[in-house]
Amino acid sequence: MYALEVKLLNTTDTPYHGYTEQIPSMPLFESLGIENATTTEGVEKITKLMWPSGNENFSKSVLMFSKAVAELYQIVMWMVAKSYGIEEIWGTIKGNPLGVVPHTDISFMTIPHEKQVKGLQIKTKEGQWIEVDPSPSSFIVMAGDVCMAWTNGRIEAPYHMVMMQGKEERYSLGIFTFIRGLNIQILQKLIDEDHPPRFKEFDHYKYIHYHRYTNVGKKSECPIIIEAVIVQNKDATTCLLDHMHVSFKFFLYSNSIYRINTYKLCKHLQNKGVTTTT
Ligand SMILES: O=C(O)CCC(=O)C(=O)O
Ligand SMILES: [Fe+2]
Repeated sequence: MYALEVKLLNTTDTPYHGYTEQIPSMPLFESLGIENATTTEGVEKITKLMWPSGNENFSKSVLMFSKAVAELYQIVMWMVAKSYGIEEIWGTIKGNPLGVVPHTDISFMTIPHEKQVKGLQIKTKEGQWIEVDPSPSSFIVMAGDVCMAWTNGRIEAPYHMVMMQGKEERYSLGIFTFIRGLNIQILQKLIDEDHPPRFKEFDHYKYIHYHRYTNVGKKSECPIIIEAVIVQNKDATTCLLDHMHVSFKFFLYSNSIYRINTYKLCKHLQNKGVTTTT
């Protein structure tokens, strides 16, 4: 095995997942871990440590092996589920390539980021759907419903959706910002004779509940209510940033036959009296 100095460089946040040195009670043992071993990045991290100029052969073999064994793991998990009579929670979702239905975000702003597998599409003002090309070095910044209300509709929240094109799993992530502890009011500067107020004052978090838990909110594509008049005269801009809360989300889109159908699993658990968060 490689020199200790090199192995020690394989650090991870999780104990035992990186390099574990010999310990007096087990002097025969030492281990070198690869986190995220079914991904190219995970494997490359360790390859680069040991061979700074790369070692394609090693990376390829490790990746092939870990993917094959991970498949075996999924088959075993499926067998376990079947033996407990919960196999209905596994299975493909066939036929529909739609990953996320067209919607605007209920955030103030969203910064999504997709990696390798594309799928995000954004609707232009002209009504055309354009596909976003994933890039490791650029970000898309999208206004959410709340930014639209704050700017009296000047900055529009764009419709977007996710369409899956192939069989590959798609991972994406996003930062969503929300305003807590301050009602959203239209910027006074953006109200005049030509631009009468289009949104009433509202609380962002109540708006999220409205979106999630009311039938109107759930069915609406963009549930911001356009009608009422601003009541107060105060300009809330200055403190908006102080009230900004950031939420981070990871997404997985997968159609693997060994994938757990979490919707069915939650229903199954709810029937058994387990409280779930949906
Ligand atoms: O997965 C993506 O790229 C976007 C997801 C999305 O639009 C959302 O969660 O609001
Ligand atoms: Fe979205």
